[in-house]
Amino acid sequence: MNFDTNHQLVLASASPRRKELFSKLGVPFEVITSNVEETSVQAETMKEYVREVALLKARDVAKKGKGKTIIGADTVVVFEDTLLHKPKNEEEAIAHLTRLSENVHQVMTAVVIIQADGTEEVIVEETKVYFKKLSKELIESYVETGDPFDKAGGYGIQTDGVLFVDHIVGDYNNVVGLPLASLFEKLIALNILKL
Ligand SMILES: Cc1cn([C@H]2C[C@H](O)[C@@H](COP(=O)(O)OP(=O)(O)OP(=O)(O)O)O2)c(=O)[nH]c1=O
Repeated sequence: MNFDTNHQLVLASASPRRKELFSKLGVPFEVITSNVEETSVQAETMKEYVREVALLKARDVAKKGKGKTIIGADTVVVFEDTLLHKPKNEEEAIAHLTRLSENVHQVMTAVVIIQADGTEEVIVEETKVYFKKLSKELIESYVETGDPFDKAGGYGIQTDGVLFVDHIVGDYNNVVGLPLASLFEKLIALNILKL
């Protein structure tokens, strides 16, 4: 679909998956990426952590895109109150997937909208993902494909990781990195997009 906007929209993300999802709104936008250090963020809860990281990225890009509307996001995978970051090596990827096997985890994505006047809005959306029992052989052959390394939790639900999923509760796109339906709703409510 195509919507109208009189805002200059900036997607503050290097993720090709977010770019593809955001394109579905049919409005022009540019991509400006941030180079902030996510590890510096301190927070008491996972929800607060993902919110703070998304704010950090969006605020950094807002400095480079004055007068524009900035949309930034961050996605985390939470298992038993622990963050499963993008795996740094094969061992870590195998460890993540072994923990997720036959269990439920949460994928949380925070989306930040910073308007030209500096107003900030944040959405944090959660999707529960239930994994099937994964054999050691399946985990190892998946990790060998290299797919886990740019993905929180070490799997992609939009790629071969879909084979691990029994069912989800919540928005599928939230797992991929952008809760598009909630973002759309918010952009309409803020009058940034018009029907
Ligand atoms: C769980 C899961 C995560 N992911 C991805 C979504 C995010 O892109 C990534 C989490 O890392 P993020 O730090 O949220 O995003 P990014 O580094 O890709 O991009 P940027 O910081 O520039 O916005 O993991 C999937 O693609 N599929 C999945 O099933």
